[in-house]
Amino acid sequence: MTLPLQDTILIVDFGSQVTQLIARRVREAGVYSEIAPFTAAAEAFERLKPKGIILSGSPAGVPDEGSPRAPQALFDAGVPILGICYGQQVMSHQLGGEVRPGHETGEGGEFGRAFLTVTEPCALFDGLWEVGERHQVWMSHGDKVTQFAPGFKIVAVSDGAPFAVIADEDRKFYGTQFHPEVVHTPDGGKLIANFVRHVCGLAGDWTMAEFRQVKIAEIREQVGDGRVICGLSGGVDSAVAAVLIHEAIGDQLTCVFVDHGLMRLGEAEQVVSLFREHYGIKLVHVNAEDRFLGGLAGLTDPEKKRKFIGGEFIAVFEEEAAKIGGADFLAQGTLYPDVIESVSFTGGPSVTIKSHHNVGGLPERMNMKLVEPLRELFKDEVRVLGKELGLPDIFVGRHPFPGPGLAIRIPGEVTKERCDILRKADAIYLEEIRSAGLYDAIWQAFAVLLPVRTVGVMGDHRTYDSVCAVRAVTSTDGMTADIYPFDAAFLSRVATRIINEVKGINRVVYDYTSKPPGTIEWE
Ligand SMILES: Nc1ncnc2c1ncn2[C@@H]1O[C@H](COP(=O)(O)OP(=O)(O)OP(=O)(O)O)[C@@H](O)[C@H]1O
Ligand SMILES: O=c1[nH]c(=O)c2[nH+]cn([C@@H]3O[C@H](COP(=O)(O)O)[C@@H](O)[C@H]3O)c2[nH]1
Ligand SMILES: NC(=O)CC[C@H](N)C(=O)O
Ligand SMILES: [Mg+2]
Repeated sequence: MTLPLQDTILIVDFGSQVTQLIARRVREAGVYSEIAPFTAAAEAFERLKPKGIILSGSPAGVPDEGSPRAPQALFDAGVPILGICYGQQVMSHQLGGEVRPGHETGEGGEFGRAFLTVTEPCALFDGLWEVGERHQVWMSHGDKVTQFAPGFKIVAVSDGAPFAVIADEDRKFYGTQFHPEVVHTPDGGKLIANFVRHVCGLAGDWTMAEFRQVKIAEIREQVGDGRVICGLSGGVDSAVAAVLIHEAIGDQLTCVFVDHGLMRLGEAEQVVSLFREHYGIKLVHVNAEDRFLGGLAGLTDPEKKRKFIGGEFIAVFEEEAAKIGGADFLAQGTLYPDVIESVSFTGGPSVTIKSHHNVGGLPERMNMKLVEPLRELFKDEVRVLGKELGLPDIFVGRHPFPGPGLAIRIPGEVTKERCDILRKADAIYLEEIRSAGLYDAIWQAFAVLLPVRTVGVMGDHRTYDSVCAVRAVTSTDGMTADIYPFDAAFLSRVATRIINEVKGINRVVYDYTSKPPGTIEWE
């Protein structure tokens, strides 16, 4: 059960890829929302008593047999409704209009960027779009509404969709053929804000503080008096999840920090002291350097290294759970992009580029249920929640760091000696980035130690040492990335310091590869 909230929007999910983005835009407008699959929408409506309803898109087609419908009660409740794409189509169909499949109209669909023209004023457009203006939107549909339902009128048209936006101002029902929730509809967020605030009359004063309270109530409800273990890496996601869960269930939570010897300089101490001393969270610090480095000896293939590390993580978690008498739940800092990505990881049509470490194999092996309070959030929202929970900036703003740690930044064989060299170079690089005030402008920055030695001359002596590559990228979700354009003076300062201060490195290069074609990590 969630806390009763006065001002809620119900989002009815018909299976769109981007339903969570609708929720995100509603949150950005300062309004709380809950997503319910269409099959559970009637029950959610009763429970939440929402002030507005948004119907999502869908891979299904309204004319297809057995395709989803919204519960009729939603249309009879006197609550404003915004139907997006399939949502528009299904609303039109259920209220007496007509939707025809693309193959029947013979006009094909619209996929991607489109332009619409505003033909009539509409409450959705207030303060934003004027009659006669053209605006960019993002479309993704094959079917289209060919006859709107009684009471509606057309308020915007596009070349491929004469019903680009329809409105019934009396009932406050609106339908858009385009997707306002995606960033490629530049004014989309404002349109959604207009709907939830202006049309539904909500104040827009919802905050992460309330999200925190709702999640705490949910965690208590789910966990009861069970025991939870949480892998704590010091990364933002698991740190925020751990602090939130601890607030909910206190000592029923045990965190396990696996120090695999592949952490950055001083990182292990920092993580352990923050969580033990400042939060009083039960934390098991497993010093597993020997077993990880032992197992990595002789391994050079990137996937073999990753698989070994993933397996070893699971083994450590199993051992630690057994030591505390077993655990009923495994907590993870899974975010929404992880949820989407894992769809293609498991059985989807896409190829595996690399096996990202996660502890997903664990729950089945150990018969545990998952606690994932951040599942619907995006990274920047997790950072806001972290601040709300009082986590210090050094954790909240931290660049992502991969589970396999330095092992995937040392192409070839990983040894303690090479880890130590890399740790020093990486610390200098990040120190320079911080003192130049660039840390927050960069998504992720790190050094890589190459298995290549080159000749140099230092103090009239010949050197024959390793090459270090430095990398920095900007990104919003890690799925695509661009290089950070440092100025030359900055890079030469970094190169000079690393070569002068780190024994074992005599050459520094800058990685100028975007993603794609590169990946962010080197392995
Ligand atoms: N050294 C570690 N010890 C314990 N658990 C770990 C460790 N490294 C990773 N994990 C677990 O694997 C999960 C996935 O790691 P991931 O790097 O995606 O998230 P994160 O470390 O919490 O945040 P960030 O993405 O900011 O680094 C973590 O949430 C954590 O539960
Ligand atoms: O928890 C993680 N376990 C992993 O195995 C892993 N591999 C890559 N990454 C991080 O994911 C983002 C995208 O990385 P790539 O472009 O290298 O695939 C970047 O932020 C990477 O640092 C990982 N995170
Ligand atoms: N994105 C959507 O909601 C698409 C709806 C429907 N499948 C169509 O092609 O028109
Ligand atoms: Mg991490």
